[in-house]
Amino acid sequence: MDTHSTHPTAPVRSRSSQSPSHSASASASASATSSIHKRKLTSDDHAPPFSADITSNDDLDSISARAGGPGSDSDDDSEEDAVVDDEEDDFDNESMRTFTTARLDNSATASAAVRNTKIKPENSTVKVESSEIGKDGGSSAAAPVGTSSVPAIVVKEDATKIFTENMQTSGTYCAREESLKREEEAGRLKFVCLGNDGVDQHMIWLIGLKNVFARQLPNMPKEYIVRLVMDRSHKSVMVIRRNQVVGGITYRPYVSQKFGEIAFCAITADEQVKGYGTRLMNHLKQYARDIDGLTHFLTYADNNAVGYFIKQGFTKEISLEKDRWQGYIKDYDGGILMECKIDPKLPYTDLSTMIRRQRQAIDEKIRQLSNCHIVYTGIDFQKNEVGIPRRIIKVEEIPGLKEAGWTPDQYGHSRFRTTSASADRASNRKSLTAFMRSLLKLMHDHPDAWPFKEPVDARDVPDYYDIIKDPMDLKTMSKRVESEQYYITLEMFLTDVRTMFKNARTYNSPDTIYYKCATRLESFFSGKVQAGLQSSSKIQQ
Ligand SMILES: CC(=O)SCCNC(=O)CCNC(=O)[C@H](O)C(C)(C)COP(=O)(O)OP(=O)(O)OC[C@H]1O[C@@H](n2cnc3c(N)ncnc32)[C@H](O)[C@@H]1OP(=O)(O)O
Repeated sequence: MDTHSTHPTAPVRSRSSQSPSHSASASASASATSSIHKRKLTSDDHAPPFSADITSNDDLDSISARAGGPGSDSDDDSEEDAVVDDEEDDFDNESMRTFTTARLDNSATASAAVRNTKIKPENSTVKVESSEIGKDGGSSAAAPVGTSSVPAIVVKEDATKIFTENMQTSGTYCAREESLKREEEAGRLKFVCLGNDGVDQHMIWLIGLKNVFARQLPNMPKEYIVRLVMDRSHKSVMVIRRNQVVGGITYRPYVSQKFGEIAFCAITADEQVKGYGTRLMNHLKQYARDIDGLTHFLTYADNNAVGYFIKQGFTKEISLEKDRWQGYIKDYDGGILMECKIDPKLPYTDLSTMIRRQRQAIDEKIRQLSNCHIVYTGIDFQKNEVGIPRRIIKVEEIPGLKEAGWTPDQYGHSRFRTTSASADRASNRKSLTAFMRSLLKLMHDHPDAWPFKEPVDARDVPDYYDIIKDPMDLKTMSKRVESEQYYITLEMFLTDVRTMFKNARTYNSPDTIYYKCATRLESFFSGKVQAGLQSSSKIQQ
């Protein structure tokens, strides 16, 4: 039947159609708040009755208990033991009544003793249980995901040893995945995949997940969320931390069609963008491939979550043949149909190891082909008080330069060059020095030069060097010019001049004499530089 009729007003991702043939077993034939199709408990099939309104957005703590309510404390076959109808997989409100505080305790044993309810240990391994699920619902599994019984490509740890130690550190993706994997291994985090199997702890988690969905998907009718999360054709992969549900994905495996439909996906607000969503999706893919035998996922992604799905390998192009999925999945208004192929081999829950090893292999290959990984000792580049190197180093003496393929004829990066190819470096340097010397003299003789002739004395201006971190003055520049070693390009000299004027305008306000001198002298200097460059046929900038 068309279950859309129960939620005609859902504004976004509302269900607008569903295949009657494939939904019949899965869908509740009435809303979660209705009460039909009850049956008596059998010894193996005890769905806990609840007293809470599970369609509300309350936390688990607020789920009220109806201690002593009908059926709550006995496992007799009375009519009050309302549970789920096996044949129709119906889920109804009655089946969720009298969820006692005993169940909310973590006291599984006590709860089991009181209710004779089937309790599974939290850390049970992945185990496909006998199907309680509809014909396409796959197996009813209540399973921590990624445990040993899930087949996966296991990469031997020894393999890392073939690689050298100087490896690139992980990218963000790997770092997040690895950190969450460590949390899992330490038992602080777990990923489980389960459905409505009547196990107390599982029901608590499913309700926790329902609450996350209800908050994170506000446009989705709460009744609809409840119905699908609790529907026995659906499964949910959840992240659990300190026994609290951090988030999860509810999906329906269409086993015969080998694809799954993701109905809901959300992470609780304060844990988003920390990698949980990615790890969750990786667990889901591994589980769906290895346990359900699926090859694809389809989902109607909310517009604002499309980016997340793209990062998880989903595309808007649907390659899955239409006859495999059309009529099976639900249409949602305001969502974009997206598909993800599940790789048959990828170790989804250990992608970070795979990526790290691929990186190492590439790094290893680069080392074989180049020597760029060799780190040479640094050069002694001590300078005196005006910044002139104490020891002149020839370019060709720089360690590693020749080894990297440098040759002396590549020494042509200076912006101060002679036009004549035959002019040697010494004469070029001489011309440059003469030009800079003449510019300095012109500035020095200018009436506005007086504030710039000497370095600023910190005794006169105590806070000057707190504000000006790169001081400059005409005397320092003169020493640099006369060393004939410092300014190897005209640009270096011009940079120092610009710094000197910029400092004056940074420290002093525009109405001060210093600021005005800087502006006038700079204007004068610029004119002289232009004139000098134009008159010199040998000098190019
Ligand atoms: C079928 C549906 O249910 S559609 C509705 C999807 N759910 C929602 O929109 C509910 C609100 N959002 C959420 O619950 C979460 O943000 C989720 C489930 C979408 C993502 O879970 P997170 O734990 O935040 O994802 P995770 O931290 O692994 O992020 C993975 C990457 O996706 C990006 N990302 C996460 N959410 C979004 C988003 N809404 N849009 C675009 N990019 C996103 C992250 O920035 C990150 O990128 P990076 O790897 O480049 O750093």
